[in-house]
Amino acid sequence: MVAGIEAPQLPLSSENYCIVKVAVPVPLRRVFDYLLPENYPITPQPGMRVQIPFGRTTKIGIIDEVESLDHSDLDTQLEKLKPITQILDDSPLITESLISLYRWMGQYYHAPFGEIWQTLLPTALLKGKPAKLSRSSRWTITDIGRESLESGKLAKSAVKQKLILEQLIKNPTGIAHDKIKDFDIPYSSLKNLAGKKWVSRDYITDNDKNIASQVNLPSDIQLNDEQLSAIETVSQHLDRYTAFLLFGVTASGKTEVYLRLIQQVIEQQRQALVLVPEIGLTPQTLRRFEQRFNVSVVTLHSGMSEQQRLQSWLKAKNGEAKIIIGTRSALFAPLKNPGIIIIDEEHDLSFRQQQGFRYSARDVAMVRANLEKIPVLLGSASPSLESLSNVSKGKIKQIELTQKAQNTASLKYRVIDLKNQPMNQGLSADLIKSIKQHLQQKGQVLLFLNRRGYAPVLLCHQCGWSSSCQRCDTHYTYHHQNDYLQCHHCGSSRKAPHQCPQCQCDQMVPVGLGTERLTESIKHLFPDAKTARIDRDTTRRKSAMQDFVSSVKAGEIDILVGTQMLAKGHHFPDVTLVALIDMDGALYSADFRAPEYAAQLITQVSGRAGRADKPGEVLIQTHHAEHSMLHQIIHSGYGEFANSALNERVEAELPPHTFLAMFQAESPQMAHVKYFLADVKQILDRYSNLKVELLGPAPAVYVKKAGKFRYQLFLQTSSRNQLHQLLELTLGDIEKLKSASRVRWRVEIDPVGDS
Ligand SMILES: Nc1ncnc2c1ncn2[C@@H]1O[C@H](COP(=O)(O)OP(=O)(O)OP(=O)(O)O)[C@@H](O)[C@H]1O
Ligand SMILES: [Zn+2]
Repeated sequence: MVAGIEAPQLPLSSENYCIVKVAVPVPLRRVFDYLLPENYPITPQPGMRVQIPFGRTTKIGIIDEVESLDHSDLDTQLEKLKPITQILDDSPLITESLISLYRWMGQYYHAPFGEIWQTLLPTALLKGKPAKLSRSSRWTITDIGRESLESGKLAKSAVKQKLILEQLIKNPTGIAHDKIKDFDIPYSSLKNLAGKKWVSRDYITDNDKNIASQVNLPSDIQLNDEQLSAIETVSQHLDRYTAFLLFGVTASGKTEVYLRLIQQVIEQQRQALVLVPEIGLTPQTLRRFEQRFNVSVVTLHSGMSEQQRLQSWLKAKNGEAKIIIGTRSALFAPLKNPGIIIIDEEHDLSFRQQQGFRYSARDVAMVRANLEKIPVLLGSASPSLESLSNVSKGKIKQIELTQKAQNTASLKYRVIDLKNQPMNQGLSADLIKSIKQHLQQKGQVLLFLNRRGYAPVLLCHQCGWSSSCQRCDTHYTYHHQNDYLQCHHCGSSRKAPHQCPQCQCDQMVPVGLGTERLTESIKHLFPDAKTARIDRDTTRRKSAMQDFVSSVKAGEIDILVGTQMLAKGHHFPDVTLVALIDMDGALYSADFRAPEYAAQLITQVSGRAGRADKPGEVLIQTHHAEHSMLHQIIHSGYGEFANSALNERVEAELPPHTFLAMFQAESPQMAHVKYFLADVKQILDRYSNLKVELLGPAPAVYVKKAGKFRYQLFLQTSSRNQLHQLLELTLGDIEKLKSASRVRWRVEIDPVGDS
């Protein structure tokens, strides 16, 4: 259903009209003009949705601008332009500062306006659903219900009803209606009880929660001097824009600093927006926020239904939600009374959108905070070189936390040089010995391997045939448990062959090591230890990660094998040994950012050891034990590494010292891609007076993906202005290129990685 008021039938006469410029969800960097009679009952404003005829269909678009008709040319315009079908909102969906942000993003990213809106607004609104908050409700037990249960009036067979009543007694403030299913309570039993008046359902707004004390301060935490000074510094800037980098070693209590600042923001009746890399992976963080504050905390992430997201979004907009926690796109939540933006693990790649409209949530957050006149706080133990470079340029103020909050013992690192070492299923004798020792001392062990599946290749022992994805020119990964092959680039999969498709022999051998195989060897080597594996394959179920985290904390797991999912902000107090099984691939890669990513990964993974009172040890297995990055991280810390890496980027004239943009084109026909980028280059070359260097076109790192060939043309410059000028001057012509219609292409600003 679509909300709104039907536009009156337009008699195309001399009546007064205005022109409404509409952003439409199509991949074009332009808006479309429509007519609206001036006596339409709703005054059109930027940020309202409209229904419009578009080609042979109707679409929902967003008003970008409103202009009056050019009266010198009235007739042609009335003839050429179509009227808007209806306006769907009676006020703009987003605040003025977000409209300004939208305009800034259009200019900075040179992206199609419709695509930007698709990122800005919840899907439900893009589909035309009304921007209406549905009231939430809570179930509580009534006095009658309590008495009836106590006096044994409930039939013995009513097991479910008994469970409900017991749960409601355990939760004296009631259970939210949308949480009922988490308790495994069938709705029919609940309705039965309501019929008997044993339970009741009350409708509430989140404002009802903002009563009495808003904070539950933990009694066991005495902030240390560094934390106090960090809080003090930021809180002096709560009334204006300032960007901060909280560079705090792992387990230094950064989250505690966020919580205290948010407390101040809430006390000022304002809202805090917190971005985290992946909520599903860090259920603990979310719970810490919910437990600390008795105010409405809402989440925004892709694991939620469209309606749930819309509800959170609307509560942010009307000010009911005091804390909004979400992933990347939560950055665009409208805020009635913005107070602070916090980005936890700011180095994390998930803050970069890699599909559709490509933006960096970290960069856009700084612009948004500036528009809202509030501080933005970026936190990490391994900050991005971009942010550290901004610190040295004076754009970001750095605050440091140098000590762990609970454990003053420093981590003991050891690099295990694998050269010429006998290996047992990917494990050196040294590592096996250490695992034994830590298990004996009742420490938990965490083994990190960034490759899921059983083995990266399945090979025929007789003829050498290997399993590869035809669509990507890469090997299929072998997954043993369900016996299939999967391409980790395009996602395609098939049953694993038991006979070689080429020579028909039955000697298929898995080559290389993935988490599934590593887990198998660990179980074999340590049969008495309880081993668990955490990767995308074992955490598909919604609460899986939460269950793993709980079992680790409860000491039900001795050895944890996992991918980078393990690196993300977990607090496991009993982990004493962390081992990085294979760092070779991460040290050598075609991406100039590879050393930075590897250093961040080592810092984060290592940071899972020795967080509470037990000392921690970190073992790194590699064939490149002499690698300078490893030595810097181990002996001087991430900061030292970052300094020298930044110097290298200056010498190599790479970001963040310079700025990059990229044209990428793809097509099943390699020639089409090459023709198009050659044409692009020719157009860009017309402006050789601008100081922008062109590099390429060259194949992408993975030149073939999902059946398409991908090539790239890079634009490098030390002047952002000149780069934007060049794009401004040329994109119109590039869009009109004949060769452009035969490929899929995009321009990307500050591109990251290969996607
Ligand atoms: N001043 C303090 N005294 C005692 N414990 C503290 C203090 N500050 C924080 N903690 C506790 O130390 C643990 C680690 O803190 P926290 O998770 O905030 O660190 P972090 O810097 O966010 O870690 P990471 O970057 O690794 O995610 C938590 O259990 C937290 O409650
Ligand atoms: Zn593939």
